[in-house]
Amino acid sequence: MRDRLLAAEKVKAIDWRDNTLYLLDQRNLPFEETWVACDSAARVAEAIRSMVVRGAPAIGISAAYGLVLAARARFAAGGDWLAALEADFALLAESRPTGGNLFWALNRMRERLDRVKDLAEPLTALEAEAMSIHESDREANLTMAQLGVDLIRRHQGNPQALLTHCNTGALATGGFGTALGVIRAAWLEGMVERVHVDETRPWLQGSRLTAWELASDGIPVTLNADAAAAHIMKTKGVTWVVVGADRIAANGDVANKIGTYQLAVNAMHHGVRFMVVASSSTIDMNLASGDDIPIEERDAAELLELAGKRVGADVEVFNPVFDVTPADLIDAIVTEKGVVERPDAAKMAQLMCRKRLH
Ligand SMILES: CSC[C@H]1O[C@H](OP(=O)(O)O)[C@H](O)[C@@H]1O
Repeated sequence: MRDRLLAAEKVKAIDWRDNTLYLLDQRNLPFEETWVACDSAARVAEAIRSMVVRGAPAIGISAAYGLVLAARARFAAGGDWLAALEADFALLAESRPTGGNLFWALNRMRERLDRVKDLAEPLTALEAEAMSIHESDREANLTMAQLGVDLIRRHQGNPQALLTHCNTGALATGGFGTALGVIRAAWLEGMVERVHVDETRPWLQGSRLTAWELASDGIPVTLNADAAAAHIMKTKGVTWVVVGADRIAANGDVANKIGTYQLAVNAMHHGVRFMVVASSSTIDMNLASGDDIPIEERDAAELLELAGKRVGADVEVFNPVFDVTPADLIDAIVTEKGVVERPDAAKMAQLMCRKRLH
């Protein structure tokens, strides 16, 4: 299956070449494919904050390359470049607060920096670390796709109707996708009849990004309003809800795009299985439960406007862009280290002791 998945890789959101980070500007998709060239940590941090690039794994990978850009600039400037680099670490770390991969990637870069900082030429090693973070995410996607397909195959007859939320594909990761990687793999295995995609208000990652990715693959996709998801679970024979994650706490609680929690409640009510797909770099064992995960709130304009046109009345707005799904509503968490069914703190701790499967 791995070769078929590799052959199916098409879209990529991140391109590192000639000491520049090129990011596919996801604000303009699906109608325009434009790229933003980032030559500094500040530019990468702004690209993350403004959602040129989004998706927890893609954010982590971009931040790693942003740190490489910063180290090159600080090292070239001379003096105490390590002290100066702390400002760049901080700038990248504060670009978005919820996704765990961002902090995991910056920690990986800091650990490598500590090992190479006294070399005459430490920059090559830092670049290699960022590229390793990128490639390992791509590999994790392939492993999770295979594990997720095996899970779906074990539970129901095929073909099946699946439902997903937000975007967890090539645009959100370093490669094939997390939840969307499982969905793509299941399609390649002839196990999918249709994929229902929530439009995912207010930023429309579903209607603009996931629908575009799936249609590009020739996968039968039906777009729906977020509010229609429960009705679809009730009437359209959905067997699995398959979603990604931005941060997973030590007890298996999952922070993901706003609307995920209500999907899980409705899935439980309708007997639909609920799968979360995320690499272990999304799991933050320092957070005891989902109550400890910071939830990003974004500008009111993202709710009050559509394509720059005002669509809402002039009232107070509350715009949290993530919510937390408790572990007891989740049937399985699929990672590159393996699958945790009916997650709890003990099972998550056991998972994190495992090595990667591939
Ligand atoms: C591969 S998981 C991507 C994850 O990120 C999305 O959030 P955003 O588009 O705001 O970065 C969403 O929560 C997805 O599940």
